[in-house]
Amino acid sequence: MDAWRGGRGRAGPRLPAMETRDCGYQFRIALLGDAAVGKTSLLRRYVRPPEPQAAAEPEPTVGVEFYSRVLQLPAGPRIKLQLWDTAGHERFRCITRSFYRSLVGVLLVFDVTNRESFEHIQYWHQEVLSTQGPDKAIFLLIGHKSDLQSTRCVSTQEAEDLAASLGMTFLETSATNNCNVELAFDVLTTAIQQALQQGHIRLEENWGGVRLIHNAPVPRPPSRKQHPAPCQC
Ligand SMILES: Nc1nc2c(ncn2[C@@H]2O[C@H](COP(=O)(O)OP(=O)(O)OP(=O)(O)O)[C@@H](O)[C@H]2O)c(=O)[nH]1
Repeated sequence: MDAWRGGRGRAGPRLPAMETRDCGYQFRIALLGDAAVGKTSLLRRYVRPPEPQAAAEPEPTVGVEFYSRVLQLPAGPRIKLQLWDTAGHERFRCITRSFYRSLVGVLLVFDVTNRESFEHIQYWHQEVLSTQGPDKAIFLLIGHKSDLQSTRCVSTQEAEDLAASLGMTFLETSATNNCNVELAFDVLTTAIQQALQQGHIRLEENWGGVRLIHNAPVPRPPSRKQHPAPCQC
């Protein structure tokens, strides 16, 4: 699926094709984490407009599913985010693993009510590092389902400590309450953009993590010479 801001498809009426061509960069970002931590729900909440009726329960992801959205950073270029929703289930691991190499951003997602999913975060982090090598992707740790306070079993402090030890930022999100969903993607995109500006991440020809999207030439307004004003005399 390819959803844009406003939840329309590529040719949808809310985002004319011109806007895509205005983008400066494309960043490839994936959500990784155990099965059922809420990756699909978080991503759908980000790329789709709020639905009037309760959204259907997501099916477990099979392999990898694709979404996208265009983001305008304040005082920065327009960025097309190519968003990959990966299956958390072990049986899809060899499929999902083959995508890690071409990522520039990763949301490592655990469920705050599922201790095991938190304990597996280092495994997911290592999975990407062992494929890419260090310093290639920017990570953000996400404690998801923050609306379920009464059943949570991972504290904010523990998660912040883990994030600090892995050199990343931590945020809590909820797809149900739409809490910090926009913020999570803004924080990750801004960090990638800064790393790019500072030269910590580089554009590479054979790497899909970051792509430059050339701007379309802007049509010039007709000049006065070509269209003189009508004679007033
Ligand atoms: N309370 C609550 N439940 C959520 C939230 N996000 C997702 N869920 C529920 O968690 C369950 C799993 O959600 P998914 O989005 O399918 O999880 P996933 O990580 O994509 O799962 P896989 O595709 O199997 O890897 C579903 O029943 C969702 O409705 C949230 O923010 N709060």
